[in-house]
Amino acid sequence: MEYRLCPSILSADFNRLGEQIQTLEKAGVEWLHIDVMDGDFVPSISFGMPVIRSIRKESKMFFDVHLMVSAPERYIQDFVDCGADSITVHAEACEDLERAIELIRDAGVKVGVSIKPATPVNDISHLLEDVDMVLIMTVQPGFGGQKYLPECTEKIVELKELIDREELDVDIQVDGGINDETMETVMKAGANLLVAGSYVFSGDLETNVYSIQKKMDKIKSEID
Ligand SMILES: O=C(CO)[C@H](O)[C@H](O)COP(=O)(O)O
Ligand SMILES: [Fe+2]
Repeated sequence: MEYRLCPSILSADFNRLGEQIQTLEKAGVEWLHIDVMDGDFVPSISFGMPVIRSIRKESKMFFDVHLMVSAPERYIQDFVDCGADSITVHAEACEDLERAIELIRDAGVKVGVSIKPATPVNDISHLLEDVDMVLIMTVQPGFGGQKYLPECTEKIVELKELIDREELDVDIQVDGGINDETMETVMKAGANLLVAGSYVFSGDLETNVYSIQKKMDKIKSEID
C-alpha cells in the first residue's frame, strides 16, 4: 500500500505560492491537493483554472484537484486542460454521478469521488469499480483549519473493508483536520492518501514536511 501526504495549497501563502510549491517538491512531495470552491456547493470561493494553469508550468507534481463545485460535469475538460492529473467530484454535487465519472475517465485523468461527513459510504459503494480514489471528507467541506470529525473514522473502516472484500485497487483519501494525532487514526482505519493544509503550512514548510513524512513512515511500519 502506497501512503502519501497530499499538501493542500488552500493553506499556502498565495503571495509565495510558486516558491512554496517548489519547497514541497524538493522535499519529496509527489501529490499536490488543489481545492476549488465555487461559493455554491460550499459557502466559500477559492480559486480556479488560471491559478492551476500557472502552477502547472512550474511543477511536475501530480495535481489532485478536489472540486467543491455544483454540477462539476460542466468543467471537467477545463480542469484537465489546465493541468489536473486527477479530478475528484462530490457525490452530493452531481445530478448524474455515473456520467461525471465517465467524463473524467474519458478525459484521460484519474477519477475520484468524494462524500461529505453526513453522506454514507453506501451511497457510492456501487461505483467502487469505476473510480481510482474515494475521498472521505473528515470535516464539512469549504474551509481549512477545522477540527477532525471523529464520527468519520468508522466510514474509513467501512470503505476499506468493502475495497478489500472486493479486491479492488482504490485509494482512500481523507481531507480535513489531519494533524499529529489524527493521522495515526486515519491510517490505522485504512486511509492511504492524507490531505493536510494547515498542518503542513503553519510554521516552517520544509521542516513540517520532513517531520510528517517521518511520522507517516513510522505509522506505516506499525500497520505492515
Ligand atoms: O477540502 C478542503 C476543505 O474543504 C481542504 O483540502 C482541507 O480543509 C484542508 O485543510 P486542513 O488540513 O487545514 O483541514
Ligand atoms: Fe480538499
